[in-house]
Amino acid sequence: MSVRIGVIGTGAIGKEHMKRVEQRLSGAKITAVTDVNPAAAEEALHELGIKANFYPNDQALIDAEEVDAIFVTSIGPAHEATVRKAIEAGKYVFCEKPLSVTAKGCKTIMQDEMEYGKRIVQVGFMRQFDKGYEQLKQAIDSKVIGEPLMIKCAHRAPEVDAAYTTDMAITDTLIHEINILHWLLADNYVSVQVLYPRKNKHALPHLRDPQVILLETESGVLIQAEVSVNIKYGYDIQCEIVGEEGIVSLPETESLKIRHNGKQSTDVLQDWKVRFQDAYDKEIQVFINQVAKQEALQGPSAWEGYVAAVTSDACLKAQESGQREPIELESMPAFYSTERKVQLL
Ligand SMILES: NC(=O)c1ccc[n+]([C@@H]2O[C@H](COP(=O)([O-])OP(=O)(O)OC[C@H]3O[C@@H](n4cnc5c(N)ncnc54)[C@H](O)[C@@H]3O)[C@@H](O)[C@H]2O)c1
Ligand SMILES: O[C@H]1[C@H](O)[C@@H](O)[C@H](O)[C@@H](O)[C@H]1O
Repeated sequence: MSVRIGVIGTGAIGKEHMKRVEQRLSGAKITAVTDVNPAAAEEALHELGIKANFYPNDQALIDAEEVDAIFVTSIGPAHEATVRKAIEAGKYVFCEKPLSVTAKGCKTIMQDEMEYGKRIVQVGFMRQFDKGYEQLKQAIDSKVIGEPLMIKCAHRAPEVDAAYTTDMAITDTLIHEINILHWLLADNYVSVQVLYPRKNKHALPHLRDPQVILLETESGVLIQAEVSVNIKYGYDIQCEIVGEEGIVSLPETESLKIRHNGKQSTDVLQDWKVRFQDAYDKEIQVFINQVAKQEALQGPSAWEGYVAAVTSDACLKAQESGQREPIELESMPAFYSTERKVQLL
């Protein structure tokens, strides 16, 4: 069976996911789209050469007979209501991060999904499908460096648009580190502090950039995460884990090494779409495969969406207070406790 997908929100990542389903992945096709801006949907279909029906709103698309599964790729604040409608209709849903902009919203979604009785929600934490992070996970789990003690990581982008605000450094950007480090360590966060180094002159007046986020986990691992979104040289994701007996680092992205004019150089990527293309492909292919078999999903869960939301709430508080803020998670419902596989494909 070819999984028939309806896309809600046809902006930057909506279009990327439509393209990968139609041009690179197997087992699915895009049959329906909606967007609060119908022109965006029309443009996406035209640009990608896809024939799909336009629906006036999320509910109409979710209810359509020709839709087996939903992609929620609208803006963050719209996710919660749409995901709940999809669960209500019993349709599988892949939701981009954030699952909800509040921890309370994530809890409501978990409640709905547990009442439904099967995991049908997957959250777009694609780094769990990135080869480099999979290798880091295997290294940590094998204890080759002993127990992890400290992590230093960076999330850098060359520029952001004027709509990007100080809080988005957490909710839009750091959210990926929050999820992936929790997944790597399998260790809950207990506190966070946010520091602001000297401001980058390229940052607009309303934006505090860069930011340094200090997270601590239950077992005492200390994490120093840098978010820099005006750093000009490129889109660069770094992660170094210091253990008791060694260090393991996220591999650099593949690039030709050139020696020329007395210099040696490699390229730095400029764009998240390129940096994580394989990971996005994999997360969506995993989703499609499991929907086709009508299985309980195994990709990043609503629980992980909740953990990220609780943590980002505390980070936002720490941005304001300058103090170390506690992070308090509720215990994980047994429904979400099935062991995750590193390799899902
Ligand atoms: N996983 C990742 O790496 C990654 C990358 C980019 C974006 N995202 C996430 O994906 C989401 C979309 O981001 P984007 O960059 O594509 O944004 P965007 O602004 O380019 O696109 C969002 C689209 O959703 C539409 N929209 C807004 N409200 C809607 C609603 N209620 N119903 C239907 N459509 C609606 C807008 O008109 C727009 O076309 C965000 O939550 C973002 O955080 C994730
Ligand atoms: O900081 C950006 C991230 O690196 C991307 O992966 C996207 O999530 C995007 O929405 C963020 O603004």
